Amino acid sequence: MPRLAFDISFCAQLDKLQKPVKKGVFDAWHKFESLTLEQLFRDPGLKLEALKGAKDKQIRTIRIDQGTRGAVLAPESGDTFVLLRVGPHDETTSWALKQKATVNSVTRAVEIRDIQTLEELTPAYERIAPGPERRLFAKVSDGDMTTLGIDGTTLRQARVLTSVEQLEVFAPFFPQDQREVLEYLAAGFTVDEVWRDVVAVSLAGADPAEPVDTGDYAAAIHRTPTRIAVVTDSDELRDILDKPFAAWRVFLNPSQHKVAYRPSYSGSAQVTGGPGTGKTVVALHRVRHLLRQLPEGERILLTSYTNALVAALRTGLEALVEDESVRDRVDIMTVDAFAGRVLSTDRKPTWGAQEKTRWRQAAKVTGFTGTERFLAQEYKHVVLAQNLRTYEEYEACERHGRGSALPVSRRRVVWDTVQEFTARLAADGLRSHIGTCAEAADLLERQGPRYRHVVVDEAQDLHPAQWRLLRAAVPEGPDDLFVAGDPHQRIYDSKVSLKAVGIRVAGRSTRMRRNYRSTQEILSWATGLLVGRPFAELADDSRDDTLLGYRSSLHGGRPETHGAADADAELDALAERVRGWLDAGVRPGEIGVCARTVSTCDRVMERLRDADVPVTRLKGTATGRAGAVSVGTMHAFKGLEYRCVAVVGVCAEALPFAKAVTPADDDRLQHETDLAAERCLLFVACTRARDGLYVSWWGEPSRFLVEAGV
Ligand SMILES: Nc1ncnc2c1ncn2[C@@H]1O[C@H](COP(=O)(O)OP(=O)(O)OP(=O)(O)O)[C@@H](O)[C@H]1O
Repeated sequence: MPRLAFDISFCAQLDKLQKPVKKGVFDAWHKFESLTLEQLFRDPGLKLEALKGAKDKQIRTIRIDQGTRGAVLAPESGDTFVLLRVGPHDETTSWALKQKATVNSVTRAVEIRDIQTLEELTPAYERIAPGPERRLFAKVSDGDMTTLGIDGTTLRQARVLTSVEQLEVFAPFFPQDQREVLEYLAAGFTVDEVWRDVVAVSLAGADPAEPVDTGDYAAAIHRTPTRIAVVTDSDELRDILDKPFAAWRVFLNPSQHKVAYRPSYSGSAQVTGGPGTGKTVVALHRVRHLLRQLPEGERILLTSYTNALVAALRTGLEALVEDESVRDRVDIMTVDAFAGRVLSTDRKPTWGAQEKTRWRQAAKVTGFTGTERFLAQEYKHVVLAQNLRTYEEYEACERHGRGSALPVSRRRVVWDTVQEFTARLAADGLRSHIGTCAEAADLLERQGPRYRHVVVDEAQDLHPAQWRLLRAAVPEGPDDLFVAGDPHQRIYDSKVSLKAVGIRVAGRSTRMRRNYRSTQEILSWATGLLVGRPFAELADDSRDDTLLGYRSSLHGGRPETHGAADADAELDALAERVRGWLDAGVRPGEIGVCARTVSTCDRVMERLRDADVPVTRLKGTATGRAGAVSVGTMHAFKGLEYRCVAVVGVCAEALPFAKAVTPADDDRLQHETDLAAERCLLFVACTRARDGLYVSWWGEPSRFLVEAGV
């Protein structure tokens, strides 16, 4: 029976397709399910046409609706067809004419390449290339290339390249598996590493020695599960068309799949990677996997840092695990909420300004003469971080990471002030966030664990007391903790390594390198903000993490920057930019505008409202509304994503935000940590953008932009 399968590049178009086009795709799929091969080729509505002048006669087009065509792989053998992409008639036809399908002789997967563009590009680059020894892949032998699945045509084309930048030009046209191999080699990975991390993963257990029939497309299509979805059920297809997230349950890339669906880890496991590498998606799939084997009566905790992230995890899990009774076995909440639940306390959490006043009051009682900021940091980064219980412990402790001198003679008064502060909080029915976690950890350490597995997303910002709580929440053993995070996105001032809190992930740690969210242009620009700065690993802070090999295969325009003369002019330009996106067909809900401060967000809301742009404020658990542009602080944007993002108010005095940075004279180390967090904040904000990024300021630009050479 004929069948229409779906290529991942079609799925990537899904959230931009209009309803009638989606309906056309559904109807076409239905025809493939119900007609014979002969009827299909004759069907006047479908017009499964061969194209005159096509580079590959297996690539045809079908009619989707009036004016819209689909490019289809119609293999000469077998009866499974693949919808590659849809679009306006002429555009799709001219794309289809240039493509060629082949079966990779090593991975056995179907690959599509833009052979015409590659053939046009290659001679031009060959003419300007230096001698063979100075080219990009000079150190990799032809034999090794063949072992990794690079075929003769790609080899000739790859051999002309002299730089990673040139590879980026060719990359979108290369066959997919081969492109990935070349990108890893170009990023400095050895042939053995590429075999292990890329090719062997795609082989998914198949024997590489087994001969491959590169003419057998029917078999190859089924061996390309990470790029081609064979959908047999109309409800499943409706799901994919209606909820683009559903597409990602069909296609995890091999390295994501390997991490998420590994039957079991012998202990805690970790996945790291730059923004948009799919860490959250992998964490959600891991929960799905763990649910399938969860013993009766046991539960899973899925947790993250903020309420908005927890709301996003909840929605993600709903899309992935349909059965509500199964989902109910997962508690999804912030670590702070979990701590509150463990203590089942009525005490209310305190907030920044309130704590400041309370530190001042406590200091008055004890006669401490330093600043409230010093006290708050000493409590958080020394007393709670090291879990110090007595003055003797505090007196003897090493104040790791603190850059302010504190003679032993002054420790007594600091300790007494901390005691005064905590006693007064308790007496007034209040609690500090991290203090609650420390108390809850103590309680759980006495009472015993509550979960079979704990899965943590955005792990980079958790404090040691929060880790102690999570550690105590689950018994040590196989699959106890699964941790996803990125040290480059640390935007709160907790700096902790998993090793230091007794969570060992050595040998069970994977770094993701492919970004699925942003275009390469956005990624390179944003990564430039961090270049040359060390970032301690999540697992072990004596080693540095790296963005080596971090890349995207999506392409688009370069980010736009705009410096205005004053604040009003900056907002006018923003309104114009947002209007431009809307006029170009971007839906309001696909646009996010963020700023460092709440007051700038307020002004943005007002200005966009004046321009008749529907707006909604991101706060607490709200992650936006379909019909309105989301406006929020950079902190609120953590973990979210939008098709187009404007980051505004990136001015010298707003970023770094003076109030958030400890003066170097008070504490040199804390000053550096705070500055790094402010820089990461800008990086996090910019990497929320998928297709379009706009960054603006008024007056002097932020030093972070200047240092990145913007
Ligand atoms: N294999 C894949 N194919 C296509 N898209 C994917 C794939 N994996 C993830 N994505 C998409 O990429 C985007 C980023 O994924 P996700 O939010 O999980 O990344 P992340 O690493 O957690 O990002 P961040 O650290 O920036 O919050 C999402 O839109 C997700 O649906």
